[in-house]
Amino acid sequence: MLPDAANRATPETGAATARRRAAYASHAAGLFTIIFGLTIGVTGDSIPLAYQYAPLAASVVVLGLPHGAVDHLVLPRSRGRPVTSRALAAVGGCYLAIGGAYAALWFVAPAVSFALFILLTLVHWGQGDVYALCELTDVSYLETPAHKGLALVVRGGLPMLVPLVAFPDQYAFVAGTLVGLFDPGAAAALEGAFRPTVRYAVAVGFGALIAATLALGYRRTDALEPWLIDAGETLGLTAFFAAVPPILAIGLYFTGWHSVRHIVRTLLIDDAAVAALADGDARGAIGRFARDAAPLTAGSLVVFAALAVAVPRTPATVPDAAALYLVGVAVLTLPHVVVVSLLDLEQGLWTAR
Ligand SMILES: CC1=C(/C=C/C(C)=C/C=C/C(C)=C/C=O)C(C)(C)CCC1
Ligand SMILES: [Fe+2]
Repeated sequence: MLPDAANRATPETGAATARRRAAYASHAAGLFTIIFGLTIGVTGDSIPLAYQYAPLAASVVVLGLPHGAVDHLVLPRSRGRPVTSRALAAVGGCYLAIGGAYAALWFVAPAVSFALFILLTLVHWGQGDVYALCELTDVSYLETPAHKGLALVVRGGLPMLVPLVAFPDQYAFVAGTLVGLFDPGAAAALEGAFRPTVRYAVAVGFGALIAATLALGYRRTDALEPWLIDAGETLGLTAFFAAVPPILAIGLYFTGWHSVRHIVRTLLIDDAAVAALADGDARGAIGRFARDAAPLTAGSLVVFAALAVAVPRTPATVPDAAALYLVGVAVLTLPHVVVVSLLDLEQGLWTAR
């Protein structure tokens, strides 16, 4: 990128315009998600459970599932290479082998698989926000891999740990529905995580980590505004996950936060979408994404159908259907994380700058 002085002297390039607009859209979507969630969430328990599942259900076609359905395109695009059948086969093979192995693990050890799912989500949602902080918010202080690692744990920990502290019963309920698809007795193995002592320890430890990470960023930043955005997002998400019932909160966050940011990222490595964004043609850019994502969004429905047939207990209620969806998402997320991590490396996100 151009140094600041040169930036002012020359007119903004099309790519820079596209990036600025994409960053604006992702921040606006994030802010909307938090405000919307807090507004309807504080009415809390009065929202019927089936409705709380609505954003998660919508994520099958809106933003959520589609955000990963362009995984076969992102690596060649980020390298400026054509999408060859070899590249497609590599991503397909990765999904089959890694996703297949994890799917098998759910049948053998569902409680372990659930714990892994929480850890996997923490890492993945955290890595997504490290990208956003570095490339969309333009923070200057995430220079070392260690500092980025701290940011990853904070940002990924917010959706996975705050609900554990604030809503242990709903957390345990959802855990029980996922594990229960395979073995109703196995959920007992997770009970320890919901004990008050564990939750207090998580609250104190994670709270201290958030405070320390924000303080370190404040000390190292050379401009106040990006740090204020980081701190505002961090505290906003803390309030969001502490106050909004978690099934609703996770559904809103998955679509309006994580997926929007990742979709924006995929647009910025697609030359035609960048040109459309630079022209102010957001509709054209989004249309391209929708076309790219449609085939494999539909394809992933096969995974859910196969799971529905294979699980020992056929899901019959809304929570059970959602549990089946989440297990499918878990299985698809492991290879998705491999692709996104390779994209991180390709874009030099984790190298010290
Ligand atoms: C729904 C829900 C939970 C778990 C959700 C998870 C783990 C979602 C992961 C989604 C992913 C990985 C999407 C892909 O990017 C918790 C935390 C148990 C709390 C109760 C509600
Ligand atoms: Fe993702």
